[in-house]
Amino acid sequence: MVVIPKITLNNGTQMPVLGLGTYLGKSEDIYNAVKYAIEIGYRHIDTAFYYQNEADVGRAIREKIDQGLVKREDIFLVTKLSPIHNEPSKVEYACQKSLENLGLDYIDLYLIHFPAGLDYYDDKVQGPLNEKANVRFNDADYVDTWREMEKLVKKGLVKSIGISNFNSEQTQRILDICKIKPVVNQVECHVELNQKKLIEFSKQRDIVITAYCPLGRPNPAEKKPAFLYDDRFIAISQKYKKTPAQIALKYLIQIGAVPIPKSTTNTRIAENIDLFDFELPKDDMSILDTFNTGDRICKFELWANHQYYPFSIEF
Ligand SMILES: NC(=O)C1=CN([C@@H]2O[C@H](COP(=O)(O)OP(=O)(O)OC[C@H]3O[C@@H](n4cnc5c(N)ncnc54)[C@H](OP(=O)(O)O)[C@@H]3O)[C@@H](O)[C@H]2O)C=CC1
Ligand SMILES: O=C1CO[C@H](CO)[C@@H](O)[C@@H]1O
Repeated sequence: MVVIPKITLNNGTQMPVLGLGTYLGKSEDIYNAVKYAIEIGYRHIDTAFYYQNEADVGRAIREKIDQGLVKREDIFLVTKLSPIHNEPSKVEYACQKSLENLGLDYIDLYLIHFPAGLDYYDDKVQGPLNEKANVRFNDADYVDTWREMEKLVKKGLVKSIGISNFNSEQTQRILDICKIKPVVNQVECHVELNQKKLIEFSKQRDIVITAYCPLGRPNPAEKKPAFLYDDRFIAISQKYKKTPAQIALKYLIQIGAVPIPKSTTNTRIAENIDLFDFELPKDDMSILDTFNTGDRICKFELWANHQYYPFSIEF
């Protein structure tokens, strides 16, 4: 079994430096993937109310606890406050819903999924902004949402709180008013969008960057992302007898980010954790740095006119 190193967060909590993503993983597939992942050493699992799979993720975790393979405190479970609940009056309600879905009595890390929110109609009407479903932006200020997130820690419903898809200015606005600092900002981060400026900004403020889409959401039919198929990338992977995906993940860990690759395929779940027996030296890290184009996969374009759209500034 692989033992994943941990990083200490600003509240003293320890978080494994690699997690399992679960977006688009459904029902039995994600239930089986989470069980297998825990069996081989994953301890950090990332889900969200928005993914509609919290119940399957929670069932898998509870089964492994009941079997005695892990204790609850060995698991670092992350879930997120959906944009439809991103307003102060919905925060505790949403957190209780996630706990109910998960079948757990606390969440390790609860993130504001996106700085901008959507009007609430029904828990099932999720957006993205969808005229037919009559979903509209709300104008809640994420700073007010944050104050309610802090109350969840005091109530013992969550151990740590954080943000996701926040830019540096939005992060600073939270830091300027908070009583409890965000421990993590979860953002898109991979070799083509290496986020070095946001990582440095966050490091100076003791906030860890979790890297979503760490593999660039591979699509072999389209040979995407380009870096996984690039000769220089393949040459580096061959040098260390690793796969391009493993090099992509190791690069992120070495620049200080915490990748959360998603897979529901056992061989790939195992491949993505087999990273802790080699180091990339400076010269290869420098080659990998050159792949940074700054292009985003998750542009959230429908939100571009929202006052809290995060991606209009450099970082
Ligand atoms: N906070 C936010 O707004 C967001 C958070 N996230 C979180 O980050 C996680 C990861 O991002 P995600 O968007 O899933 O993208 P990833 O970069 O993790 O790519 C996932 C895709 O890669 C495939 N894959 C996994 N491992 C390998 C491998 N070793 N070689 C080749 N292909 C592989 C998977 O296929 P298969 O499953 O078939 O193996 C899946 O199709 C999400 O699942 C979610 O938990 C993601 C986006 C936004
Ligand atoms: O977490 C998420 C998964 O990716 C989606 C985009 O494809 C995002 O909308 C969402 O925030």
